[in-house]
Amino acid sequence: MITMADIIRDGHPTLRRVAAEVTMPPSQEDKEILKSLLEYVINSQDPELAEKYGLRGGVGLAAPQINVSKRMIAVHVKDENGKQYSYALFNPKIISHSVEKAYLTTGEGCLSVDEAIPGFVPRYARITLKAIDLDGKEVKLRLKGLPAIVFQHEIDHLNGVMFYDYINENDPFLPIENAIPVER
Ligand SMILES: CC(C)(C)[C@H](NC(=O)Nc1cc(F)cc(F)c1)C(=O)N(CC(=O)NO)CC1CCCC1
Ligand SMILES: [Zn+2]
Repeated sequence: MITMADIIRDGHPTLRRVAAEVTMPPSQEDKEILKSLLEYVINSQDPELAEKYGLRGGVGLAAPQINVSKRMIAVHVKDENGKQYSYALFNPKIISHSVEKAYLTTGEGCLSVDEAIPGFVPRYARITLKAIDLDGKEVKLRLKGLPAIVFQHEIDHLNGVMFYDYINENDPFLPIENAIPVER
């Protein structure tokens, strides 16, 4: 199982690389890696396991964060209506998005960034993404709210982008134009 020891931290070069597409159909090894990403996120939200193994509670994880430069992400998060989104995806691609933006009112953090970096992170308010699931089937997701933010954060990791790249240096909490605030 993945623990915090496996998660590389800011400054590690892999976090700034563009990850490679996973060849389809996925190999057994790639399936195991992707399953382990989702397993981490689910385990990290279980208070007993999180405490026992010292896991930082997470809502998403991307393969580059365990030093695997391949296009795989896992997300396990509930939206504001309590609907559970739980996905382990190969080669996710945003195929369309709203003009309107959204941002987490608390700012963002990252499992690969130990210190807090304050500031609003502009995201698209709504996205449509296509990906391949663990069974090799194509999935198409239309997302908004917190799930949309999490998926965008994870897909950024596949392109070597960190959340703080978007923060306005002069005024981190400068209101974002045409953006809806998303509460945690
Ligand atoms: C870095 C950490 C703070 C642990 C963050 N968790 C998080 O934002 N939890 C959260 C947010 C809510 F809005 C409501 C709620 F119920 C729980 C997280 O897992 N990530 C995942 C990560 O680092 N992936 O690479 C960072 C998030 C920041 C915005 C999207 C993902
Ligand atoms: Zn992150």
